[in-house]
Amino acid sequence: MASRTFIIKVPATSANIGPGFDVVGLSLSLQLTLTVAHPAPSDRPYTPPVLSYTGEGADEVPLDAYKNLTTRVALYLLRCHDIRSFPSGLDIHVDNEIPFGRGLGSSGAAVIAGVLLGNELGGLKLPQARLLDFALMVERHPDNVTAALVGGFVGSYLRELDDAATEAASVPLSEVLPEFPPDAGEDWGLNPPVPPLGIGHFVRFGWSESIKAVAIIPRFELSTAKAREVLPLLYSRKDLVFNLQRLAVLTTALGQSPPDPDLIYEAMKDRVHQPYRKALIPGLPEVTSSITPTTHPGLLGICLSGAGPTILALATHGFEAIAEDARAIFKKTGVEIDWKLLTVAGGSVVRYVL
Ligand SMILES: Nc1ncnc2c1ncn2[C@@H]1O[C@H](COP(=O)(O)OP(=O)(O)O)[C@@H](O)[C@H]1O
Ligand SMILES: N[C@@H](CCOP(=O)(O)O)C(=O)O
Repeated sequence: MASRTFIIKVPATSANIGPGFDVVGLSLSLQLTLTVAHPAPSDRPYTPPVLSYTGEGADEVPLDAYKNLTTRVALYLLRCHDIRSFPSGLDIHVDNEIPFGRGLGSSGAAVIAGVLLGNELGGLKLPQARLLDFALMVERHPDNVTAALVGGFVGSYLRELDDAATEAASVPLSEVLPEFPPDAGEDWGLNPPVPPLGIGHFVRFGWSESIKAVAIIPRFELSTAKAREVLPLLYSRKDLVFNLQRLAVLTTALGQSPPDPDLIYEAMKDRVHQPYRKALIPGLPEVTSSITPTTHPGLLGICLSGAGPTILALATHGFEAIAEDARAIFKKTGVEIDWKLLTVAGGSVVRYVL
């Protein structure tokens, strides 16, 4: 086999879009890019992967392939296919535009990049549905990873698994993704848990070309795990019906041309996650309630992006006024923001350059 160089590109995502908690995701035009040089096999001694990293998160991301999320996921895929280590002499450069811990799917993108990396390194040729199964063993909510893999505005659900498959899918993450290489001659311990078949299923909704996304990004990180801890385990029927009614309307309304601001603004309201997360994001209720289609022509709807703290405003025009007024509201609570005008992106791609 000759040496090869390939590029993996994975988009950022915004999950939930208001009422679709753990269900809907939207791929956005910020990219995680891996450039992978895979040398031809040789008789030289084994060398572990060399990782380099530029862009968002460069000062905090581990460059050890056994600690980095993307390469650990790739190794998980390889091990599930009886390939026990990375190929020798691998060189991986990562360039990342997706800020960490802001609700723009950085971890989902890293997981999808890992799944695609493992698939290429092992020559596994797994179909998209199987790649999604592996991603769902690591990131347990399907909204980000599905949108990052397939692209667009997507809704997904997890199949109800039988008892054996539930057990296989409930293995602790530390077991799926062990951090350290075994000592020479030692095994990893248990075989890695192979995902049950067909865990995740999705459908792509229509998306009106005129709709753009203003990402209002506070300058602080909020881990998704922390923002999930504040959510209740049980909800009232009233709140559940409130969200279901809006989600059913929203998934079609965002595909209509021209989009209807009155319909969409109300349809992007939520009672399942945002009310509980406001304590973690000073300014959230003020921004979502005071920026409306009446005060800001062009605005369609506004919500928390994923687990936050980013706020996502969907709009056809008037982007700067929306972002600058959100900036002023956040500033009163002592929070500085950056903002970006984003479009809806395609899904992940793998391209060979040599
Ligand atoms: N490109 C990447 N490579 C390695 N790890 C990453 C990458 N992107 C994100 N991560 C990991 O995921 C964490 C953020 O995940 P999370 O709390 O779910 O927030 P987000 O909303 O950005 O997905 C980071 O702190 C980092 O540990
Ligand atoms: N549905 C999840 C989505 C988390 O998205 P992220 O981009 O913040 O990781 C949630 O709301 O917890």
